Amino acid sequence: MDTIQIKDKKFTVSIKEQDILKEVARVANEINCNLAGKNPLFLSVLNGSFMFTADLMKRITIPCEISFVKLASYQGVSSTGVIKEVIGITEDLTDRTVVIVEDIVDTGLTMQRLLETLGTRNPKEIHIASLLVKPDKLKVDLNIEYVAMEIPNDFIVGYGLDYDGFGRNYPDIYTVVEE
Ligand SMILES: O=P(O)(O)OC[C@H]1O[C@H](OP(=O)(O)OP(=O)(O)O)[C@H](O)[C@@H]1O
Ligand SMILES: Nc1nc2[nH]cnc2c(=O)[nH]1
Repeated sequence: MDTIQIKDKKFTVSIKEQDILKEVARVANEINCNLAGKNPLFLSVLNGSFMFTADLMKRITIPCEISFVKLASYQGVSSTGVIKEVIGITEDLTDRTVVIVEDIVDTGLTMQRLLETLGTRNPKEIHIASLLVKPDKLKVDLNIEYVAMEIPNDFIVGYGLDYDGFGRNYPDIYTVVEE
């Protein structure tokens, strides 16, 4: 399927699953090397990161834990700039090596909020792993150490990412077709 329709928008395939998985494997290898011996706690940010998290974690070979947090700032196709509360942190982060696992960093405001919130819980270190980054949209300075792919500003769906709740189930990534 090279083009799909979701509600009022057409999307065309832009990154195939096998290309995504190649980059996910590379990121997993980097984490396996860099965080060996640190028993990292991976914190996956729902909903969008569920597919990336699953594929990444299957390739993490060092002892680790995984948990999930949730927040939302995005509606439709543009950032509202409204950052909601982080919910679901049940673990003690004291002296832990934490890896935030996100599907996409766009403006970076969500990530900034996460870093602020997690930072108050005395972790030893916090690292960021994001499937996608839109470098031209970033509004804040972030050290995103583990990035699978950098992409242009266009709105995308698939591989966990949605348009109005739909499209998360596609294994490939699709870019909106402006009409
Ligand atoms: O860098 P930003 O401009 O802050 O945008 C990035 C955030 O937007 C998406 O979440 P969304 O709120 O759409 O929730 P979802 O993961 O449930 O789709 C994505 O998962 C990031 O958390
Ligand atoms: N689905 C989706 N969510 C986003 N959140 C920030 N950027 C995007 C995007 O391009 N697509």
